[in-house]
Amino acid sequence: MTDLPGIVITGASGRMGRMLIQTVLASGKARLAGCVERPGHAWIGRDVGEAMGGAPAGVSVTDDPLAAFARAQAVIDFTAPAATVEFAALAAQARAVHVIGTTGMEPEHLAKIKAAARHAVIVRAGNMSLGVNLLVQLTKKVAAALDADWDVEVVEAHHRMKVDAPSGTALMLGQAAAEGRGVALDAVADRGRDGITGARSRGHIGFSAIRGGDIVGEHDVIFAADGERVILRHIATDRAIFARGALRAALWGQRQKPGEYDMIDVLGL
Ligand SMILES: NC(=O)C1=CN([C@@H]2O[C@H](COP(=O)(O)OP(=O)(O)OC[C@H]3O[C@@H](n4cnc5c(N)ncnc54)[C@H](OP(=O)(O)O)[C@@H]3O)[C@@H](O)[C@H]2O)C=CC1
Ligand SMILES: O=C(O)C1=N[C@H](C(=O)O)C[C@H](O)C1
Repeated sequence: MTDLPGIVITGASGRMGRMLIQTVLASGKARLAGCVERPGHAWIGRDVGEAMGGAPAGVSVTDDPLAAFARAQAVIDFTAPAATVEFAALAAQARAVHVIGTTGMEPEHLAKIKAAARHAVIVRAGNMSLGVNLLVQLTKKVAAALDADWDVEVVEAHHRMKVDAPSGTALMLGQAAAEGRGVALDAVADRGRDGITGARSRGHIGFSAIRGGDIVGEHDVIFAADGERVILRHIATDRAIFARGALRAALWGQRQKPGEYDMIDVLGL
């Protein structure tokens, strides 16, 4: 046992779960305090390092999140909306910082997370990378500088296993464009065009999603006017960027008061 903050990883066997475990183990800034999977999962009771096919990590995978959270200072959670809502209540009970990367949240999930943030620090972002959060700020600035003669389209591409669309990042970028323009995203979002859609509505923000292969995550914000286009782009080639951001958020959260924060707060952008 060291004085380093203890971190629990939920969804340990997932694409991000594995990346987060490797990132925490290699960081020298935190210790792996627990790994959670759902009851009945093949990894329950196994050493997580061995379950991942490597050396023992000295941490067994558990299906008891509250017991794991109670022994830790932070929980990093990239799972699914229903699970994340449950983890938010348990992390608040354990007074652990909850870093949420899960996307695909509906308003009822967000309301429960907001309630949990009355008692604990929650850092939530649809994308934890430095590059995307910089792109969010750039998008807001460009949208504020250009009027509605410039049509805004957000195009995203992800791997074939992704279950939600538009991506959390695309929604962050759309929200930034809407804020730059001083409009509510819900009032202007065009999600999923198909068939005889009619001409594009002036001032609307469109979303398109590509799914295929092993694409880690690619996002374009297109500002299209008559005769010219401005395109802001981020390409992720390695999930380590999300894991590094999440660990940074978990450490930053140790010094904050209860409330809901995002990566713009963590990075000071
Ligand atoms: N904010 C960011 O920077 C990023 C966010 N993401 C988001 O993170 C989430 C996960 O992505 P990814 O790792 O690719 O997905 P995976 O499907 O690979 O992993 C999800 C993991 O969560 C587990 N899980 C789901 N429900 C529960 C539960 N009730 N209890 C315990 N574990 C549970 C799954 O287990 P099981 O297989 O048994 O269902 C699985 O191990 C997605 O919402 C994705 O969009 C991804 C990358 C970056
Ligand atoms: O599911 C993914 O993989 C990713 N999800 C996040 C999103 O929905 O934007 C972040 C990243 O693009 C990868």
